[in-house]
Amino acid sequence: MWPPVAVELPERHEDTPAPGTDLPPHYAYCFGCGDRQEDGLHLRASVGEGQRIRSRFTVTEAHQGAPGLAHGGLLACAFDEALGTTVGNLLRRPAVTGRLETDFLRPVPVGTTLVIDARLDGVAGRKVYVSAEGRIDAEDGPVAVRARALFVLVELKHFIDNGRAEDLRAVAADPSLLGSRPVELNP
Ligand SMILES: CCCCCCCCCC(=O)SCCNC(=O)CCNC(=O)[C@H](O)C(C)(C)COP(=O)(O)OP(=O)(O)OC[C@H]1O[C@@H](n2cnc3c(N)ncnc32)[C@H](O)[C@@H]1OP(=O)(O)O
Repeated sequence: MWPPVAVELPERHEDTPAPGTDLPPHYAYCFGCGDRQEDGLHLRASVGEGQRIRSRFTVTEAHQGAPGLAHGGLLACAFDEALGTTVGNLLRRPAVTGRLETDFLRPVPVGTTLVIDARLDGVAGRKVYVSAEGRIDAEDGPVAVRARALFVLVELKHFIDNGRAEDLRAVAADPSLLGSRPVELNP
């Protein structure tokens, strides 16, 4: 059963941009979406209809597991990012991945662009349930990967208490490193 518990499905936050709007990276050095993370995945997300966010991820030679094929763990990372972006942008509250499960249905060759459609499935207290499908090269392409995740809502303190001090200082000095943030920061 998914979600595994009774949930509420909140409206998307009133500050969520209109459908079709491209979303900036949420952190410039994020491995999933950061534009200053040379070796990262460079996912690009945009707002979908209702409780949906669409992300795109192009598999490069740096992402191989077997010759010419994407590494499964790396695809899981892409889905972590796509699902987390969905939680962050639709609820606009900080959250972290508690559990992530993936089904790999087809191999994903280098050069493929995965079109990842993620949706918010519901909220139960601090638990947020999200799921996604990744299709090969087009929004109606064959499904290659499915994922479901539980995110847990946290306070900003989670990041301040656990993050490395020099990285927190860098963000405090240049808040533009946080391009899309679920709450306003006052460092
Ligand atoms: C715009 C922004 C875009 C952002 C995109 C980001 C994408 C990337 C996201 C990530 O990769 S985040 C990094 C990876 N995740 C972590 O580092 C989280 C590490 N884990 C923790 O810090 C804590 O375990 C956690 C905050 C998740 C939970 O600890 P807490 O002490 O705050 O809460 P608690 O353990 O009481 O759990 C809260 C609820 O969640 C449930 N829960 C937590 N982990 C679970 C789990 N693994 N499976 C099932 N349920 C789980 C737990 O049972 C409980 O349910 P109930 O409310 O019903 O009691």
